[in-house]
Amino acid sequence: MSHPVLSSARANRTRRFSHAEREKNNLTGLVHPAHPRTLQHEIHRLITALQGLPDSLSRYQFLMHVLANDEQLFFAAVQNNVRKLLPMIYTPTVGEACQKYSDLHIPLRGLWIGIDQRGRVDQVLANWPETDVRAIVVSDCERILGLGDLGANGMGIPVGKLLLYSACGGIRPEHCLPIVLDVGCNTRSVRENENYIGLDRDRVTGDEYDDFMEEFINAAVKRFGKSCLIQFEDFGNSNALRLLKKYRNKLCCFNDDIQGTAAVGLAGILTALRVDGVASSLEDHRFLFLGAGSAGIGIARLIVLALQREGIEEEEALKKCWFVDSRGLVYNGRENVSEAKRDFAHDVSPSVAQVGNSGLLQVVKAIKPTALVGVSTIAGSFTEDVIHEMAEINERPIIFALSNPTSKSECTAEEAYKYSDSRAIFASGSPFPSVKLGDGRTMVPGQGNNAYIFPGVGLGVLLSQTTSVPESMLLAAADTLSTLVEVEQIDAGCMYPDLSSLLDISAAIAKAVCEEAQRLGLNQADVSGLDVNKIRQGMYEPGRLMN
Ligand SMILES: NC(=O)C1=CN([C@@H]2O[C@H](COP(=O)(O)OP(=O)(O)OC[C@H]3O[C@@H](n4cnc5c(N)ncnc54)[C@H](OP(=O)(O)O)[C@@H]3O)[C@@H](O)[C@H]2O)C=CC1
Ligand SMILES: CC(=O)C(=O)O
Ligand SMILES: [Mg+2]
Repeated sequence: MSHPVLSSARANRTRRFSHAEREKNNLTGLVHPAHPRTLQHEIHRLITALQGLPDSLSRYQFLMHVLANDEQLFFAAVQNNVRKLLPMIYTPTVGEACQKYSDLHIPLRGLWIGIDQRGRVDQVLANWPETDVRAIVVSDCERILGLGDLGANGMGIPVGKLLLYSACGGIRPEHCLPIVLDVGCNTRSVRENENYIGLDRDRVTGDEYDDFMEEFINAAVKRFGKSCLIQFEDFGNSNALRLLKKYRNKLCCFNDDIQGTAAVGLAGILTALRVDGVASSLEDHRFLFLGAGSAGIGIARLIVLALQREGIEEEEALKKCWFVDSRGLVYNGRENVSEAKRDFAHDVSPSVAQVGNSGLLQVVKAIKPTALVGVSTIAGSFTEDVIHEMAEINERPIIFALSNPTSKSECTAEEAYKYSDSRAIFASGSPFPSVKLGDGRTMVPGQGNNAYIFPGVGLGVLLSQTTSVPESMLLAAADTLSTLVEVEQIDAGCMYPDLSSLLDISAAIAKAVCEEAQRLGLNQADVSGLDVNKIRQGMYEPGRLMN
C-alpha cells in the first residue's frame, strides 16, 4: 500500500491522527485505533515495546523502523528519554550495529558514494531528495569508534551523529545528510560477508583518495552552498588530521573526533578543577594520554590553548601533555614520531627513555601525571596497578577512559573507583551505570562523549552561518559545558551536566559559538539579538506541546 501521508515519515502520525485529519487525508478506515492516541501515550507504548525486545540490536532495528515510519514519534521519544534511548541509537549499540550492518534489517537512510562513482559524484549527490541540506556528517569509515575499518557498514555513525543533531541540537532532520564515502575496506572479514553492502576492494590511498575527497567536497559545496556545515567523522588517523588542515580554512567544517572530543575532554577537566583535592589551576596539572591519534592530539591541543589563555607560553603548555602510543612513551629522539606528535615529544632522561616502552605503569611512575586520559581503543589498558599508581600519586586522580564503544573502554567505572580507593574522578566515552561505594555513596560516572558538543556547535554554526570553525569556538563550547555542571553533580563524581538536558546544553553552546563567530567577524547571519531562550525556542522539538 502506498499512501502519500502514511508513506511519508515526516507527515505520518500513525495512531495519533485526529478524526478530522483522517477525513481530510482520506485515512478513515486505514488507521486505527478508533480513538486517536496522544503523542505521550505513544511514547509510553514505544518504551514498553522496547523493554520487551530481547537485545540491543533488536532495539536498534526497531527504533530505526520507527524513525522511517513516524519521525515525530521517534524524535519526541528520544528527546523525552535521552538517557534511556541514547545508548540504543548511539554508543555503544551503534558500534555493534555497524559491525553487523550488512546483515541487519535497517531501513535505508543516508547516501553512499563509492570510489567507482568518481567523476560523477555531483550526480549521486543530486539524488538526495531533500533540497535544503544544512549539515552533512561524512565518514570514510576507516576508524569506526574503536572498532577499526568497517567499510560501508559504518553508515550507522553518520546517521547516529545526525540523529543527535536533531534530537539534542534541535536541527530539523530534513536539514541533515549522512554520507559514507566508500573508498574500499581493508578488513577482510567485513568484505568476506556475502551480504556486505560495500565495494569489495582494498582502500584507495594517495592521490586517488585525495582527488575523490576533493570532488566530493566541491560537489557538496556546489549543491548545498558554502554555509552547509561538513562534519568529518571517524576517518583513519592518517587522513583525519591531514584533511582538517587542508579544508578548515576553505570550508565551514570541523572534525568531530579531533575538535568535538577536544572540547568535551577539556570541559571534563575544567570541571574536575572544581573538585576538592584537585589542584584548581590547569597550570598545575600534567596530562598523560594513552593514544596519540585524532582524539588524544585534539584534546591536548585544546588544553594547550586553554593554558595559553591563562598566560602560559606555548612551549611550556605543550610540556604539560605527554603521550603513550602503540610504541610506548613519545619522547624527543624516539623513532617513529609523526608530525602531529612531535610537539609533544619532550626531552627525557635516558632512564625515562628506557622505561618508555616497558608498559603504562612504568610510564605513569616516571611522568607522575595528575590526569590519565584513555583514547587508545585498548580495553582494560588501565589496569589495577595503573589505577592504583595514579591514586598513590594523587589525592584525587583524574582518570578518563574515553575509548568507544564500552567494549574498548580502558577501564570500567567500577574498576576506576575500586582500585583508587574510591578517589578517582572518572569519565568514560560510553555510558557506565552508577556505582554504589562501600561507604554507601553512589557515584555517577559522567559520559565524556563529544555528543555533548557537536549538536550545540552544529547549531551555533548554522545560526551564525560562520564561514569556518576555529579552535576558539571549541574552547568556548568547552567553557560553556563545564559551567553547566552543578555542585550536586560534582559531588556525585559526575564531571558533565545531566544528559537529559542536552537540548538546553546545546542551546547554551550554540549561543557561545555565535558570540565567538561574531567576535571574530566570521558570522554571515546577524546573531546580535539571539539569547539562549530564543535559540531554545527555535529548536526542533516535536513533543514540545506535550510537556
Ligand atoms: N569519547 C569520545 O567522545 C570520543 C572517543 N573516541 C575514541 O577514542 C579512541 C581513539 O580514537 P582516535 O584517536 O580517533 O583513533 P586513532 O586511530 O586516531 O588513534 C588511536 C591511537 O591509539 C594508539 N594505540 C593503539 N594501540 C595502542 C596501545 N596498545 N597502547 C597505546 N596506544 C595505542 C595509536 O598508536 P599509534 O599512533 O602508534 O598508531 C594511536 O595513537 C576510539 O576508541 C574512539 O572511539 C574518539 C573520539 C571521541
Ligand atoms: C564518539 C566518537 O566520535 C567516537 O568514538 O569516534
Ligand atoms: Mg567519532
